[in-house]
Amino acid sequence: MVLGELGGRIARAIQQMSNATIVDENVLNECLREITRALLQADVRFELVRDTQTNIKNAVNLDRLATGYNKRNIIQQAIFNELCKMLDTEKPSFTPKKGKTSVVMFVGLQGSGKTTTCTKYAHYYQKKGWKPALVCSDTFRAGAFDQLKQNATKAKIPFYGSYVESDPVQIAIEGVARFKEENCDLIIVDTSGRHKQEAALFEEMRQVSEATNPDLAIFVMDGSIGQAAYDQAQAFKQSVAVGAVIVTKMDGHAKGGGALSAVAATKSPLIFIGTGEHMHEFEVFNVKPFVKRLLGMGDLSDLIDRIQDVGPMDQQPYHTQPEHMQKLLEGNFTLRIMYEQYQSMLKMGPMGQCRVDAKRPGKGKPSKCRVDAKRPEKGNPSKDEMLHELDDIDPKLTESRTMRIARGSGRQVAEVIEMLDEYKRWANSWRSKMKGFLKIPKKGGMSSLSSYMNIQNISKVFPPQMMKQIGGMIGLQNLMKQNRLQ
Ligand SMILES: Nc1nc2c(ncn2[C@@H]2O[C@H](COP(=O)(O)OP(=O)(O)OP(=O)(O)O)[C@@H](O)[C@H]2O)c(=O)[nH]1
Repeated sequence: MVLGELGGRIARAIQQMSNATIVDENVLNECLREITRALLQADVRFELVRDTQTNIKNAVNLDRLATGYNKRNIIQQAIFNELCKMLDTEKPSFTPKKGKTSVVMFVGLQGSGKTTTCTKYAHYYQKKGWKPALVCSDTFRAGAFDQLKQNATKAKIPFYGSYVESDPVQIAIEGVARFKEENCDLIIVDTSGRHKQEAALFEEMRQVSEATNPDLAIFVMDGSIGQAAYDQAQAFKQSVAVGAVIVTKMDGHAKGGGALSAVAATKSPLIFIGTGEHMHEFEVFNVKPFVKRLLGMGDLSDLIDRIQDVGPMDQQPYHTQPEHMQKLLEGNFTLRIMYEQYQSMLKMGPMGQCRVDAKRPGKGKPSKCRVDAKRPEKGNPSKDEMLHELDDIDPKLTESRTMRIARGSGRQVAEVIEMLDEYKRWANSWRSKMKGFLKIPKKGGMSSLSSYMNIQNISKVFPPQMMKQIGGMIGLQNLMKQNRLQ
């Protein structure tokens, strides 16, 4: 059973319980039975399911609830808490520190996605301004080094490996030493895949671990292996000090239960999930937002968290902060958001510059590309000069203020005026796109068809990457509901 299906079944069970006229022991038991069935079919270990069921019953205790208590909410909350508890080890994983060398070793079954995930992990930190490096100590699988080399080259990440050395321990030692010398702050060691019966390979993995003394060993598991994950995870845990788990292939027919079981077996936190074969298909895992999404309860804080994963904290786009995101969704476009769009355009390189320029309102011609992309450096006053106006929904500059900004930023007055005209075009275009999408629902709410069309249209306005972070159409719908915009 895929994860979405598991979430859907649990959500339906909760809904049915909520629809009952009176919530009594029978209704609660039926709800719990359905949740149990869904979890077992998703391949969650029986013991885990049994404990969950008992804990929910203990937490609710209908007999002791005085009248006046909202039993539905209490049950819902108890179910939510228990699902979170399943995935939450309450033990934070080791977090590497930027600028200080950390060694992270990846272990896991054959084909679980270690090599792919190593590069995704390196790329994730590289985007945040780290200096990661990859070491291929997988001498077992022919082609493993070539695969890592290819991925690393594509992501412009330094790598180390050997076609001639057959001792993985030796390669790991040399690679780690080399990258320590080069002051890399995140050295990632990929190891060969192994199965719990392969004692020799387990011994080899232990030796690599002993020789490199990693700060963190990450167990990578394929989300589709279901219950088998429990035994495998335990076998790995017994040989090396697994400190975190990454579950891959959550995009496919992943049995959600595997993820839950692996977390329970290693008692190590799940830190990322792989959601596809490509580099960017990799998400930070946070328990509460994940369970909320699973149950169709996405919220704005989840969205913000997920967008914030994209870049370094100190370079976080302002518009991803709750109040600004809210403004954006309501059709208000500020100067600060425009400023950030330009900044990210510059960071994206020529491709991105052209892409964003093509979206500029009223300026579709590609020939304008170069000039416009350079605008923040050449034409626009610096951000600091305009602090007061940056977050105004409709900034109006007096003549003297315009002159002061021009003087302070070393620009021509005409450039400041041109920038404001540019801003107005952006703002008008955004407003007209969002207008009509966000109609206040009439009494009784919108029809489901018009509501669907609305979400469809809004989804077109958001860049695909942002839509993905929101959790697609369903995520957007939940977000709008949560913020009473639908
Ligand atoms: N759909 C999907 N495929 C993935 C994901 N992660 C990895 N893969 C694919 O899974 C396959 C195996 O991935 P590898 O990275 O080679 O696995 P490995 O664990 O290094 O393999 P061994 O070295 O043989 O143990 C490849 O085809 C990857 O593209 C994911 O999150 N989603």
